[in-house]
Amino acid sequence: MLDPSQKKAVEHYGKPLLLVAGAGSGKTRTLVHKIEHLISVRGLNPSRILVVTFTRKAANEIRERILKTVGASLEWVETFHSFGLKVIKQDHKLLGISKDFTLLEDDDRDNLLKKILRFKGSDEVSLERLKSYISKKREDLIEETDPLLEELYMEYEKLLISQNLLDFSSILYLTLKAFRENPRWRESFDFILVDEFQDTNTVQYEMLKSIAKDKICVVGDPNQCIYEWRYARPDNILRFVEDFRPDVIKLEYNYRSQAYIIRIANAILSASKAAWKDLVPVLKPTRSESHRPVVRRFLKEEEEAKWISQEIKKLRAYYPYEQMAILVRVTYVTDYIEKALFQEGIPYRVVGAVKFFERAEIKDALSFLRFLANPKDSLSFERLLKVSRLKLTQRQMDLILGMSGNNLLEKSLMALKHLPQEKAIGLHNLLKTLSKHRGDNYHQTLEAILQEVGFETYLEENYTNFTERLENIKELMRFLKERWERGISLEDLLAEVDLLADVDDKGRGVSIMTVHSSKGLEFPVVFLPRLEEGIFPHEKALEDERQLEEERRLFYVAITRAKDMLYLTYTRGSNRKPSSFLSDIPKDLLDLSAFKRKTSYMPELRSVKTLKEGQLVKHKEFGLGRIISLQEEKARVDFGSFVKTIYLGFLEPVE
Ligand SMILES: Nc1ncnc2c1ncn2[C@@H]1O[C@H](COP(=O)(O)OP(=O)(O)OP(=O)(O)O)[C@@H](O)[C@H]1O
Repeated sequence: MLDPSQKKAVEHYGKPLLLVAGAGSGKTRTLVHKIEHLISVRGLNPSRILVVTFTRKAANEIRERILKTVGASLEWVETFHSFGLKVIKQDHKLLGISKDFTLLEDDDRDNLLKKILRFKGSDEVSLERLKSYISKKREDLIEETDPLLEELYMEYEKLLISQNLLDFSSILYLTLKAFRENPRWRESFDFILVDEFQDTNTVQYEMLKSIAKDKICVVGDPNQCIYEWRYARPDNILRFVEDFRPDVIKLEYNYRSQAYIIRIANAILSASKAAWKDLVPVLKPTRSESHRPVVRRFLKEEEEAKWISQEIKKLRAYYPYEQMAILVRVTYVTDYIEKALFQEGIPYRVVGAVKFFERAEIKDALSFLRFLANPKDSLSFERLLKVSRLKLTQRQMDLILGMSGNNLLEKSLMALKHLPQEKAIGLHNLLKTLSKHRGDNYHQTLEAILQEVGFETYLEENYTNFTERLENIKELMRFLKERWERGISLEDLLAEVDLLADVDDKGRGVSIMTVHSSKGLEFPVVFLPRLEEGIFPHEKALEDERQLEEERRLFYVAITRAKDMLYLTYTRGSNRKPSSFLSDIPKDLLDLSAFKRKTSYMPELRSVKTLKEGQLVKHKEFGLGRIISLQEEKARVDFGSFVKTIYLGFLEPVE
C-alpha cells in the first residue's frame, strides 16, 4: 500500500524531516498515514499534533479521515490563517486587541485604504502600491520604510485598532508576535506537520520556526510553488534545510498519471533553472503509456470551445462528467467554454468564480450580523444603512457615521435630530430593530431583520437578476440554520465565512477552474485551452525571468492534474502565438495527428527553437544531417547520401 520511501517517511521519528517529492507521488497520502502512525503507534496525544494545510478543504479531509481510521479527533488541523485566528483569540490580551474583532475582507480593506488615500490627499500613491507596501511589511517582513507609505500604513493600522478590525495579513503578523512573546506556544505541540510547504511565505516560515522544535515534518514540492506573487518563497525549503538540518526523504514514483503525461511534465521542468532543482527527484511513472496527449489548434475561441465540448460528449462513454476538468490560466477565457457546454447540454460547474460569500447580496445580508457581533464595525454599519432603504444622501451618511464613536448604535441616535423627519423615523426604526434583535439565535435574528428592513424589495430595486440573488439568500439562511443547530457561535460562524474558500464545490458536472485552484486535485481527463503566449505563460511573465519560472511551474501543476487523458489546445487569431511551453515538449510524446494536413502547426511550435544554416540536426527517419539553407517553414538538409527539403517541425537541433 505504501512504497518503501513512503513507509520510511511515515515511520521516521525523532529528527526534523523534509519530505520532498514531485506531483502525484503520494505526499498527501503519506502525510495522512504519518498522522495515523503518530497516534496509533507512537501514542501521541491527538490534541498536541498540529497539522497545517494550504486550504480549508484539505484540512477538513484530513480531519475526517483521521476520525474515521483511528477514531481520533484532531484539534489543530488548520490553514495558516485559521491557526492564526485561534492563536489571536487565545492571546488577544497579550496582543492588546479585543476578542470580538471583525475580520476585514479584501474589498472592505480596499475601501478603507481608498478612504485613507482620499483623506490624506495622497494622489501620487496608488491603492496597489500601498497594498503591496503593506504586504511586503507583513508577509515578507521587509524592514525598510518609505516615509510617505509608512505614514499611510500607520494611519491604516490606527483605524484597524480603533474599529476593532483585523485584515488577513495582520492575522499572520500578530500570530508571529504572539509566538515570539508567549513561550507557551513552543511547548504546545508534540508534533508539527506542514503540507504544501513550498507555498509558505516569510511570515509563515517564521511562525513555524518560532514554535517548532525537532518534531516537525514538512512536505513540499518546490516545483509546485505557484504563489510567489503572494510572497510565497519556494526557497523556504532551502532555509528549512539550513535552520533545521532535517533528514530528507524523496518520493520519486508518480502514481497518478500515465507515462506520457509524466514524461511531458519532466520535459517541462527540465528547462527550469531553480536553485532547489537537485532536491527534487525526477518523476518516475508507475503507470504505462496510453494515449499521447492531443494537441489541437483552432482559428477562433468559439471553435476551440465547441470542439472541447464535443470531445467531452464522446468521452462521456468512458468517463462521467465529474471526472473531466477544463483548467484555465485566466478566468476570462471561460466565457466561450461555458456557452459551448451549455449549448451541448453538458452540466458543468465553475469552481471559485465568484465565491458565494463574496457575492454582494450575501455581504449585504451578513453586514447585519457582523455589526451585531461587533458594534464598532463602521464598515458593516455603513453597508447596512445602505441596505436598509433609508435613502440617505452621502452627507447624511457621513453625518451619522461621524457622530458614531465606539458603540455606533448608541451614538447614531444622536444623529436623529439632524435628519429630515422621514429619514429620522426610518433610522430610528432601524436602530430599534437592531437593538431588539441582539439575541443569540443568529439565524432567526437575521431572518427577522431582513423582513423588517424590506430586504427583498431592496434586492428587487437594486439588482436586475434579483430572483437568483434571492435564491442565494435562501441558501445563506439554510447555511446559518445548519450552523446554529450545530451549536456554532456567531463569532466562529463569521470567522468561518471569512475563511471559506470554494463553497460552490458541491455541484456536479465537468469542472471549470483556474489552474491555481486545481492544485492538489486530480482528474482522469484534463483540457488545457488557450495555450497561447500572453495567456499561458501570462503576459506579465513574458519579460520577467522569475515570473516565467512561476508560469512554468503552474504549467507543470496543470499537466500533472491529469491521470489518463490530456488535451492541449490553442487558437490562432491574428497576433496569437502558441505557448512557448509547447515547444519544450518532445514531439514524440504528443498526438499531433490533427496537423498532418496542416503542416503549418510545426513551425509554430518550433518557433522558439532557432535552426540556423550549417546546423547539425536529427530527423526521426533520415538520421543526422546538416542544414544547407532555410526557406520559411522548411529547410534543405544534407543527410550525407541524399539531400531533402524538410518541414522544420520534423528536425531536432543537435548541440
Ligand atoms: N503507494 C501508492 N500506491 C498506489 N497509489 C498511490 C500510492 N501513493 C499514492 N497513490 C495515489 O497517487 C495519487 C496521488 O497521490 P496524492 O494525491 O497523495 O499525491 P500528491 O503528491 O499529494 O499530489 P500533488 O502534489 O500532485 O497534488 C492518488 O490517486 C493516490 O491514491
